[in-house]
Amino acid sequence: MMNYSPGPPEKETAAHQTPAVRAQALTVVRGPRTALRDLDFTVPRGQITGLLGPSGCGKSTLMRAIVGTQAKVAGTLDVLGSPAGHPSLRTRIGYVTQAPSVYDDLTVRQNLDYFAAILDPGRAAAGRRHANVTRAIDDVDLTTYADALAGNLSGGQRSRVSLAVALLGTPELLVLDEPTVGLDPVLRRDLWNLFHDIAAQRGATLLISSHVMDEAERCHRLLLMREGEILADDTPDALRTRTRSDTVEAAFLHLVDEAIAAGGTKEAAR
Ligand SMILES: Nc1ncnc2c1ncn2[C@@H]1O[C@H](COP(=O)(O)OP(=O)(O)OP(=O)(O)O)[C@@H](O)[C@H]1O
Repeated sequence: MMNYSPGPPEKETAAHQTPAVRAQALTVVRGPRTALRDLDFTVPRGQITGLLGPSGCGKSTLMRAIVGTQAKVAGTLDVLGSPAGHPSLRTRIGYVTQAPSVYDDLTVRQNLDYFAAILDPGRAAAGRRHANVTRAIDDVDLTTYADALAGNLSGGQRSRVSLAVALLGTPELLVLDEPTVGLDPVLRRDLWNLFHDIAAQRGATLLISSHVMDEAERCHRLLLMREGEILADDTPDALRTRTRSDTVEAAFLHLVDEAIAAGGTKEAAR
């Protein structure tokens, strides 16, 4: 059971006084396992925070908790000033899962039209919907595929349709679960440029998971995870300096070794 903070969702005036995400003693149990153990962290607004760690360390579980789709969440988890899962957050968060959620028998534009109609219904909004759909398709560089059936696209192109859906409502917080998996280096670079544009131009907060450590260098901040715990919460520069490492990957390995030597991951982060 979640210990929700008391009181109503934040007022607009308080919007930038709170972090995008604030977790205290956050614990999630999945089946027989404790997938997240007693996490304390904040995600600052307007920046890209990378969530990195090996397969199975709990990245997707943490993202699911933040967007409010994860059961058995204990502790405190506030998102944009409201308890995670609060109905007022639905239109303020964009979430892209690892499995692209697109309709194969619709074109790219029809997929976006469908979700746009849910987000912004009514005949009066038709012009705005059309403009938002065209912009979102352009954002993910799929304009030349707008009339192609989603079922005929490559895996990477389908992932970008999902991302375009998440961009439709101009969300304040974008939660992207491994958005660059399976993409070629050029597309990966283009998508990271897009993520930086979204943060800089719209002031949006992005939480992006990856298990590819070279992507860590592209983030403003990092949450490094291992076995359901947070090993480090810092900037890439500070992590490299603190561990006297050349890369974030080397810093991560250094912290893992420290954690093993100390008999637990929490000690290493201090
Ligand atoms: N549906 C589920 N039921 C029970 N346990 C699960 C379920 N999904 C994941 N888990 C467990 O929760 C833990 C965290 O999994 P999670 O998917 O969050 O990791 P991840 O870091 O996102 O991994 P990956 O990078 O491979 O996607 C793992 O031990 C996993 O086995």
